[in-house]
Amino acid sequence: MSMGDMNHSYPNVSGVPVWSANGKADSTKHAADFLSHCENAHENVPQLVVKCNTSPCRIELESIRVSGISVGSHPDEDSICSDSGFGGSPASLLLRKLSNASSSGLSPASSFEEYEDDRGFPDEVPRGVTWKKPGSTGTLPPLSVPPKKPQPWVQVVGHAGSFHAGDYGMLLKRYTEGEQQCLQRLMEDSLRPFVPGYHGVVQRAEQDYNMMDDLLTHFNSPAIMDCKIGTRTYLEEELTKARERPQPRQDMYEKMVDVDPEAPTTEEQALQAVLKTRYMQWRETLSSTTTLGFRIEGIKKADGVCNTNFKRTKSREAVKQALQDYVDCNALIVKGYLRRLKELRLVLETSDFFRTHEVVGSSLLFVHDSTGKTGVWMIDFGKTVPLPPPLTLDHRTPWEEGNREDGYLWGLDNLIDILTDILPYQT
Ligand SMILES: Nc1ncnc2c1ncn2[C@@H]1O[C@H](COP(=O)(O)OP(=O)(O)OP(=O)(O)O)[C@@H](O)[C@H]1O
Ligand SMILES: O=P(O)(O)O[C@@H]1[C@H](O)[C@H](O)[C@@H](OP(=O)(O)O)[C@H](OP(=O)(O)O)[C@H]1O
Repeated sequence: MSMGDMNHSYPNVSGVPVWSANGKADSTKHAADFLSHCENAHENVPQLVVKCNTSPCRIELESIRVSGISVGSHPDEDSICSDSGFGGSPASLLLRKLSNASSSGLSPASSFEEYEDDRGFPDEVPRGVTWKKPGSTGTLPPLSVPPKKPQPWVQVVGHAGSFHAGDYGMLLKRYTEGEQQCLQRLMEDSLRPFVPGYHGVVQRAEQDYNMMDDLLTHFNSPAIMDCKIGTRTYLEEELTKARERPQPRQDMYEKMVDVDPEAPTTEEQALQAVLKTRYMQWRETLSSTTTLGFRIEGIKKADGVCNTNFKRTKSREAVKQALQDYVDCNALIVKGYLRRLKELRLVLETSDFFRTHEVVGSSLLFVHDSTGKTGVWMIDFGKTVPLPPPLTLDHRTPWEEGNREDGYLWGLDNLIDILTDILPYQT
């Protein structure tokens, strides 16, 4: 599927549970997984209804009542760094624009391909589920996959209220077109194994969401760390806008004063507000963003203890200390992370997507658990923008306004260096 084929407001969704307009099941692991859960519930098996008499084609799930899984019951705003409730089953979602879905952009288990997948995700369609499409009905053949035990989703940092923890390994993030475009492109790029699988846009209570893999699904009581990568956390276009139409922000002034009452200038004090770019630059220099090209945003340890107080964690030594604490002196974990980060670096250095995008405000999400399983993925493409051709970035050249460089690879180099440094101290 070429990017040109994509309809921007109703994207050519890939990876969603797809029963295509011709009635042929394009089985996906998620459809199979989701429906095997429903089946296991032994109650009111939902009906997949494919509606193809309208354009775009859509799938709805009817008769939703699944034992042991609350549907649509969790609050809209999951508190940061806390376990989310369950609910919000994809069953309650309207999956949009399925008529053109192609397998080319399907999200495979790629995000997890280093692990043995206990779900199997065979190329089968679910058992006992009746599907209907106007003009035809049929019963899909059996599925022999055991249901996956749900794991609570945890948000470490980021905007409150932007996420819904879906069931069946899905996570919904408030829709932005820019992020959707990136996730779609990433599904076609060599970086695909390093980003959450993307499954298109879904609507819930009249709000659109980008649906992606919940990266915590395959871990038990995971420890999680969010590191924002790059030397710059605002886009060049934000800088231009701030100059053309300055919009001082009181909330950012207050956040600034909370950390350092001396930080605002006299003018800002008089205004009781700061520009966003000024706030972002202040955050960058207060933390290790400017000096190391990445900063720790938040850490949630396996015991549930969460720390998002890293605004002043700046020196290499302080960062090293925080990383050491995060890995609990476990050499196996450090080695796992280092292996993955080095692989990521190799892929980044040749990725078409990466070369042609300014990647700002994006994070690496680190996850490990007591079994020694580790994973690192790139997340948050809300401020990742395509460059005007033929401009490309090497992501290591220092930023000067106009060159669009973001320092991503330089930050990754430093992160790898520091983790390598702590290795001899682990047991
Ligand atoms: N695919 C995912 N799987 C599991 N957890 C995720 C995933 N995506 C995001 N998270 C969780 O949500 C948090 C915030 O994610 P993200 O950075 O995308 O949000 P945001 O609101 O855009 O952040 P920002 O404030 O930097 O703009 C992450 O730290 C992580 O805990
Ligand atoms: O971490 P802090 O100190 O709370 O600051 C926030 C953080 O820098 C976010 O990355 C940013 O969102 P974006 O990356 O999406 O710009 C947000 O801007 P916002 O308030 O305009 O959303 C800031 O308030």
